[in-house]
Parts: sequence; C-alpha cells; structure tokens
Amino acid sequence: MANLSHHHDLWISLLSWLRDKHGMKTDIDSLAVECRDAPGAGKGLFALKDCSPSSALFTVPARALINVKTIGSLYPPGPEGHELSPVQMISLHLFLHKPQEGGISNDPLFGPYLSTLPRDFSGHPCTWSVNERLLKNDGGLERSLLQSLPPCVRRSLQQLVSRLWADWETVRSYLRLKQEIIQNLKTSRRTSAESLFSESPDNSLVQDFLWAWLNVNTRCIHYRLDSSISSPKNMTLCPILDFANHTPSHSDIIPQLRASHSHALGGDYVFKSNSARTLRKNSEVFLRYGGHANRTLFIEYGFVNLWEEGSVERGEVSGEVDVQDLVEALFENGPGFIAKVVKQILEDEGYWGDWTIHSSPAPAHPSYRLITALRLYHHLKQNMATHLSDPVPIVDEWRKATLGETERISDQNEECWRNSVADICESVIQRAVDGTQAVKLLQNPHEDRIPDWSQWMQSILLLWQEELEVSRRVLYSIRSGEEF
Ligand SMILES: C[S@@+](CC[C@H](N)C(=O)[O-])C[C@H]1O[C@@H](n2cnc3c(N)ncnc32)[C@H](O)[C@@H]1O
Repeated sequence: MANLSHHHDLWISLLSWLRDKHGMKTDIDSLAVECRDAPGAGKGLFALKDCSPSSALFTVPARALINVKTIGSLYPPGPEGHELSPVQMISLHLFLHKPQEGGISNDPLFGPYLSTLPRDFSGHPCTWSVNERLLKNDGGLERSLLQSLPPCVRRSLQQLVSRLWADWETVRSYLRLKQEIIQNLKTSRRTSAESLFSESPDNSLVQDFLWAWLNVNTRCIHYRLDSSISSPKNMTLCPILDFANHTPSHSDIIPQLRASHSHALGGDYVFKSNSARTLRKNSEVFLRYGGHANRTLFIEYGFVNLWEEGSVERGEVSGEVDVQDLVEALFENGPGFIAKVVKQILEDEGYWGDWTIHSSPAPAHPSYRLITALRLYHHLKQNMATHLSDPVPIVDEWRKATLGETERISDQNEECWRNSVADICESVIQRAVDGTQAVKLLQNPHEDRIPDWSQWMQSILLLWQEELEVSRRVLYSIRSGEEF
C-alpha cells in the first residue's frame, strides 16, 4: 500500500509541476487520462471519462519536454568538437539527476518528472547483459537467461548493448573534457567524479547510466525539432504520454503538434484520441509503438505481444523469424572462398543481412531479401569452377532476376534456394524444440527476489514458440510448392 500511495504522490507532484511551473491545463476537461497500475506492464494510462473520436486528450507544454532543445544549453560541445548525440545527452541528464533509492530527483529543472520514471529494469534483457559483464563470475543467472534466448534475439541484443557501451564511453569522455558540468551541479548527488573517470568505474555508476539509457530507449517518442524529418534530434521524453503502453493493433493516442505552432519546430505537444474510436471511461489508453517484430519489442522494450499457442500457425497472428545466423553458416560451409565472395557482392548490392521468414500474409514465406541472397549463393556455387575468379557474368544474371528483368535464373537455381529454405526451417524447428525444453528447465533462483520470473519465462517461451510456428508454416509452404 505504501508503494501504491508513493506512486500516487509522485503522479500528483508531476501534475502540480506541470500546472504551476509550465501552465499546463490539468482539469478533467483538459487532461482526460491518468496513470494507474497496468498488471503485467507496470504503469499505464487510463481514460478518466468517455472521449469521442478525435477529441483532445491533453497538451504538454514544450518546456516540460526533455530533448536537445530544452537541455542542449547545459551540455554544449566540448573543446575538440566532442558533441553528444540526443540519446547520449538525455541519458547524461537523467544519469546526473537519478532519484535516490525510494526518493525523488533533485533536478531543479525536471525533478518532479524524473521522479516518476520507473526505477527497476531488472526484467530488461539489456540489464541481464550488462550485469553478466559487470558481475563476472557472479553473473551466472544472467548468463543462463541470455543463453536461453533464441540466437537471433541474442544477436540483436548484442548490437543494442554495444550501442549502450559506446554511449557510456562517449559520455565519460565528454565529462572528462567538461568537468565543470559535474563541479557546478548544486543539487545532484554526482558530486564526485573520481570513479567516473577511472579505467573501471564503480558498477553502481554503470548501472545508473544503464537506468538512464533504458529510460531514454523505452520512453522517448518522435517529436519534430529539426527541419529534416530524419534528423536524430527529433526525439523527446514527454511526461504523461510516456506512461502509455503498447498494443499492436491500434493507437488510442494520436500525437500532433499544435496547428498554430506548425511553423515553429518544438511547440507544445498535443495528443488527441483516435479518429475512429471512442475511448471508454476507465479503459486503458494505448499507443502503438510501431509494427515491431516480437524480438525487437523484447530487446528494445523488454516485453513481447502476448498470443495464444497455435495462432501464428493458424495465420491469426503474424510471426517473423530472423534466420541470418543459419544463412551465414550455410555460406561458411560452402565450397572454397564462396562465403567471402557472396558477402562482398551482397554488401555491395545492399542485400546483406535482414534475412527473415514470415507466417503472414499467406502463404507463409521467406523474405525477398532471403530469396535474393540464396539465389546468388547457389548461382555462384553452381558456376564456381569456371567463374569464381571473375564472377561478373554470374552477378549480372543474378542482378537481372533481382531487378525483375528475367523471371528466374534457372529452374535448378529455384530448386536449390527452395531446398535451402526448407533446411533452414528444419534447423529452426529443431532448435526451437530444444530451446523450449531448456527454458522450461530454468529455475527461479531467488523466488523472493524475482517476483516477475514467470513473466520473463513466458516472454522467452513465446519467442521460441514463434520460431517454431513460423518455420513450420514456411516449411509447409515450400513443400506444397507455393510460389512467392
Ligand atoms: C513508455 S513505457 C510505458 C509505461 C510503463 N509501463 C511504466 O510503467 O512506466 C514502455 C515500457 O512499458 C512496458 N510495456 C509497454 N507496453 C507493454 C505491453 N503491451 N506489455 C507489457 N509491458 C509493456 C515495457 O516495460 C516498456 O519498456
């Protein structure tokens, strides 16, 4: 109960800050949502009243957002052009002003907002990876959790975690050059910088940066600050909105910049209800984070969309599996130096990687990128005796089929790549069966300390189940002679 009321107090403080400091309207006519417990997903946003389609839900003043426009002057470029990226800058700000355990943030600018951010990311796979490295021999639990993940999930996670470590190093180098940032902090608890600049900083500092970085990664949304739509600056942390959980089917909240500010970038952020739906009082208000595959949701956000066993295979739920490791292994096990040649050509032509199989739309199918890569491999393999030293004519034939100038390279080539897809599906099926078995054997080592264990296991099992059902379905398509 104490915890519940603590959260409620933080929410009330946030609203007071938004109203008194930033002039936000927080009466029920202007703020139609509130933060409540969302079982299985932490906190969530809920409607305080019925809201008709396209009605205003709330408007967050521009100055209450955390982005390069509102904090950029605190973190100017360093002497040798050392500039922080938006992710690094916002992460640094959160890192410097992380709330004390069980307390609030002393940040004079955004304290009441930072105090509402989640404190615990122990179920996020990025945390498992960082702790495995920090705790070394004591990181056995984290190691077995990581080893229980499907290989493609582990691989995507490694890429994400590499970004985290690179950002941490950049932020440390920046602070080393601009030590006055820490020296001038009046209210932050980061008053001493000694360990920060040592070769191996205290684990607690790394974990605080991880907390900051995960908040940025899981809560920032697109917000136009730069005239170029693809600029990395176009992101922000946004109070209230960042309590919205994801649903794959639709968005109840539609972000938009206030029309009267459309000439100016970085105006107040207005959120309206969906134009095709009425929101019912007390219903949860969802934001669709994007059409992400479950492995992406898992590594970026630490959860997966829930679905019923069998529904991917029945075509009711869409599933996707990344098979890059198996395709690379196929190339590596090919004759001679073929792997090197194939990689070089596919990289040059923009077809390296992102090789997936999909359960929908029917028929379940390999991605075009996967078919294209396999076509090249088999064409080279069939002609390597004569052409590997000069693959230009082979590549030309492959390119023609890729660009649709010819329908196919040859019937034999079609048969070969289809057989490879079937082999890949069989491998995925086998390892999904083994992987599921291994996860079921994993034990919660500290029942009292990991209350969310069964939820973590459910997510990992669903990732394996998706691998199983998608690959079975694609194998069925291949064996039935489906054309893709
Ligand atoms: C933008 S925050 C949403 C608010 C968050 N639930 C909280 O307690 O502050 C994103 C995080 O919420 C959780 N989340 C969002 N949608 C979810 C869902 N459908 N199922 C489970 N967790 C979800 C994940 O932990 C994710 O990283």
